[in-house]
Amino acid sequence: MNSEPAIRITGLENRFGAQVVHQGLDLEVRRGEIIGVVGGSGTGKSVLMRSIIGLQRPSAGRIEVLGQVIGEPCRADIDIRSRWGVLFQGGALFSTLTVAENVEVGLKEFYPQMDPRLRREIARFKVTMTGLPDAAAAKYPSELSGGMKKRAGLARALALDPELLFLDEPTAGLDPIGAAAFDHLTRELHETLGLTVFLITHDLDTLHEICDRVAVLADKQVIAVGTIPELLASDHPWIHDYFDGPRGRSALAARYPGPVAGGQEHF
Ligand SMILES: Nc1ncnc2c1ncn2[C@@H]1O[C@H](COP(=O)(O)OP(=O)(O)OP(=O)(O)O)[C@@H](O)[C@H]1O
Repeated sequence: MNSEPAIRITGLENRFGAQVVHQGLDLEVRRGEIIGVVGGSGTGKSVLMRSIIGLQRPSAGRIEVLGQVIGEPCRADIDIRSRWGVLFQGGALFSTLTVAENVEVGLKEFYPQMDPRLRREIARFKVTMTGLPDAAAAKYPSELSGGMKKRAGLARALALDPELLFLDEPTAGLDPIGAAAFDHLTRELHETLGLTVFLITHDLDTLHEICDRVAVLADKQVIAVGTIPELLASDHPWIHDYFDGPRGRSALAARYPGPVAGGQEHF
């Protein structure tokens, strides 16, 4: 197994005019892990993701993804962009295309010579992989529920058999049952496809249920990375309030019923 990290970020800086969003940000994402990225609103989680996938040009720092330095000419035969899939907030589906056609967009871009019948077949397969009924492939985004749109966006993200999956707040706007089902799907796909998953979320249940480690953004940097028990030991005020506040405690209680180690009053 390749022990090189899937993503290595060093000294990242992002600024918009006078506003400094990231400064001296370092992060390593291990191959095969699901890493959750949390932080208060506006701390730069989406900007971080956009920097990693090359949509946001940082003002300083270095980002390496699967061995390729982002922003430098591609060294490999395969375009790095075809090795990751992205589910943007809200799905970002093309409204004038059906679900299947949305999934086909990436296939058309990277494999223009592909037989259209094969492309259609692959798109339908990706749609069913995300738990959508066959009939959903022919529907337009406006005909889908919020949960179905997320799955359609996920199908599109999986179109090119990526090694790395970026999910920006995938359970936002879903009811608790829909959110739990989406978490389950993410974990299942991660296991069966051997994906590395970079997951931005505010959802404490998602963090507890499926993330191997969590990275915390605050003060323009990643201030901590670790398992939730490791983060619970932190005395940083934001981390403490987030994981040990009332909502954090109820997510913890749902996962570990009974007294929590460490002698703290959790319930
Ligand atoms: N293109 C842009 N131009 C100017 N400012 C931007 C741009 N993109 C993001 N920002 C600013 O950068 C900061 C971080 O934004 P970002 O969307 O990454 O936050 P976030 O942590 O993902 O927030 P949330 O949890 O609310 O989604 C915000 O203050 C935002 O206004």
